[in-house]
Amino acid sequence: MFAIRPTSYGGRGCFATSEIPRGTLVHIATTPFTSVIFRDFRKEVCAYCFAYDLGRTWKVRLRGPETAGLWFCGEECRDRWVKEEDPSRELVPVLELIEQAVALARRKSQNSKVGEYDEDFVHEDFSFQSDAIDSLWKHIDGIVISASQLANPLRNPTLNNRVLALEDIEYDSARLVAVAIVRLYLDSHNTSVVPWFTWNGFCSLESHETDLINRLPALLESHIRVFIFLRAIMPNKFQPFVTTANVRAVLGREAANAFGIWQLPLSSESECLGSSIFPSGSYFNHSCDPNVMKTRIGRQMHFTTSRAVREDEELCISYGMMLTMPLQARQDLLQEQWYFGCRCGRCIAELGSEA
Ligand SMILES: C[S@@+](CC[C@H](N)C(=O)[O-])C[C@H]1O[C@@H](n2cnc3c(N)ncnc32)[C@H](O)[C@@H]1O
Repeated sequence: MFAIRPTSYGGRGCFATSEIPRGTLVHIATTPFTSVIFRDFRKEVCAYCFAYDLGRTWKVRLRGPETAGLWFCGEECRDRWVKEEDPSRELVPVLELIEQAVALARRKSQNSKVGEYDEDFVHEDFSFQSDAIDSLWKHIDGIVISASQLANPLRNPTLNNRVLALEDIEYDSARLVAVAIVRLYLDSHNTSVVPWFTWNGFCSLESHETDLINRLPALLESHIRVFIFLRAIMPNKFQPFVTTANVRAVLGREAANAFGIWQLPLSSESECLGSSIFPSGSYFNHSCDPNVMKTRIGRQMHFTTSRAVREDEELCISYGMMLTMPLQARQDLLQEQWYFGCRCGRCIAELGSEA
């Protein structure tokens, strides 16, 4: 129904290959390549269908001793998660290790601040051009370190507590990256569970690492902590994939391509419960006059035409709730949160009429 082709203004986009009537479901992104429920909400959001019932804690956990920081709204969702997300049982042990690390760090840090990190990686002269960010990561590559040098922090938390003690938001990033690394490992063994996914395809999505770090410079140190944490706790077979390049690839692409997991029904009061990346849904560009509506149905993203579309017309969604705002407010919001100056037809026309 559509093909991915270059646009004249913003990388690739999705173009109708024939006329498409209004109300047509043009794409379903079925399985997130990676997702995370934010720590504050993890007991209240079903890990499979993302159901949230105004703060009610879900009761269903995984069978067996490893609960992996996952809660489910019912047994059916639990069983579907296991079958669809982790058929090879590689993911649960990794998520469980993260939860063990959190628990250890919390116990050890009762008398000190969680997330305290005494090494000052970021020199005040850093200008945060992308080459400065590259060279800092290269430095980290040089000093860090095989997993064995980190002396197994789960067995030796006194020695390595600072490696385990992260902020909640960093544990969320660690889970997001860990899922991606397990997927990458499975992909390299030809057992991928994500349709449309190849690591190269994922890496061809845009990254906004430099923009993100410039907006929130402390995130650079944070990303480095996430990398060291994963280097320290992930089992040996995954270690070849726990590289600075891969961690940066995931976190940079999250900044450009993530779909927030919003409380439904969507309103201006909805909470953002988590973050997900659907590579197959990431080729839709933004328009302030969109012709496609994205809707989350459980854990899937559905893309449906909101009006009739001509052959060769670009299919665009709206990235956020800004369509009723004036031109400058929309431009500012898209620049601040999505890091691009919008060049959709509506903005170009309104810019032209202002000139
Ligand atoms: C989720 S990606 C969409 C796919 C992307 N065009 C690609 O080739 O990978 C979002 C990025 O596409 C570009 N983009 C999307 N909508 C745009 C718009 N209305 N104006 C300018 N650039 C846009 C921006 O670079 C943005 O960071």
